[in-house]
Amino acid sequence: MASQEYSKELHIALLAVQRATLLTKSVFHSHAKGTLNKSDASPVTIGDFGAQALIIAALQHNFPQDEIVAEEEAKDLRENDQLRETVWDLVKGASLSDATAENELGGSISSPEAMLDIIDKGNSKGGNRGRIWAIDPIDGTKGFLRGGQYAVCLGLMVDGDVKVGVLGCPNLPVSDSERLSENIGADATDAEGKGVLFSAVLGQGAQSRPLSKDTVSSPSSIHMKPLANISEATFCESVEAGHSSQGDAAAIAQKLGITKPSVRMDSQAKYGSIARGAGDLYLRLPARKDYVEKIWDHAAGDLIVREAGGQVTDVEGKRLDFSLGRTLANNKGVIAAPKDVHGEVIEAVKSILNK
Ligand SMILES: Nc1ncnc2c1ncn2[C@@H]1O[C@H](COP(=O)(O)O)[C@@H](O)[C@H]1OP(=O)(O)O
Ligand SMILES: [Mg+2]
Ligand SMILES: [Mg+2]
Ligand SMILES: [Mg+2]
Repeated sequence: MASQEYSKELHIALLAVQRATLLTKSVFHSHAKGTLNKSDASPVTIGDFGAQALIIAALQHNFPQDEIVAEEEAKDLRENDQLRETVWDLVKGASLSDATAENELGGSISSPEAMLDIIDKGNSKGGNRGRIWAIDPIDGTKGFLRGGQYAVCLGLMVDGDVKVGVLGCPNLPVSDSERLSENIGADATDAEGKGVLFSAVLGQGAQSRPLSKDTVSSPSSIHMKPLANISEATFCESVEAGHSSQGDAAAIAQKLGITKPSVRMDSQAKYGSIARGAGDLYLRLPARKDYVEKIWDHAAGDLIVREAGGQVTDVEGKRLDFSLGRTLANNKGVIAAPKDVHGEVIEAVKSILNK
């Protein structure tokens, strides 16, 4: 049998995300996270820089022609010798325990200077032509710092359309059958039995597998949970009130007859959770009129939910458009739901937001 389309891209993406996620876990457990505030006042840590370096190095080794859009840049590391050395110590020590897998990723980065150049290779403008990877090395950095959920995110777009998506979620349960509890966002740990990789290839379905330390584990297919009645839904939203309007979410839930409290969780772990049927809806309602969402915050999650039987749009019901550059310039907010109830959710969203 001929290998399936994008099978090499998926394999490398899974390995690369796995290796980077292991690096972030070591920072998650350390007291010194090397946190800086960026110009938009959002935090970045040594874990973000290190994970971005490892993922880009793996992509460059395997797909040297491809472009890369990644969240972070090396400027702060070029200006701060101590911070650079700390990140370099993390990166040079990061490897998968399986030698073949490590080889497939191209092995270690050669020097601190090479590491900085690799981090800055994520500066593509994006767009609607050719192969472009989108990387969020730590999505939900605030959750990461709080000891909550976060995700290592990688997507491949071809001509502006997402074809492959991988999310590494070290603090989510391995089992797809565990329903969400209210405190999953706030009380997350990556103790034994935690850590999952979600993935999807366009037209080939969505999968989960345990996060491993060597090569990739075998997958299970994941699906959104059938909902007999929308009023029984569990919905997920951000922990951060500044990222998503929680008042609007409550009003929409009430309109839909939903009585269960929302589950608040940081990062694209929300997309992975509803894709595996651990929750049902994801509501991200614009909290600030001027905020424009970034493609790396949604590319992998959007595909994983759609391949698991869901529909993902903005608050007006438009598909997310990844072809416009580094941002989702043409979309406001995100509404993800099982296909057959998505229309009903959008009607409720419009009726509340247009008030
Ligand atoms: N003002 C904002 N509105 C919406 N999202 C934001 C804002 N500032 C940062 N983000 C990004 O939102 C995502 C996390 O949101 P949430 O956990 O609420 O879903 C992250 O990607 C975060 O970036 P980062 O990758 O730096 O953590
Ligand atoms: Mg950030
Ligand atoms: Mg992010
Ligand atoms: Mg990030």
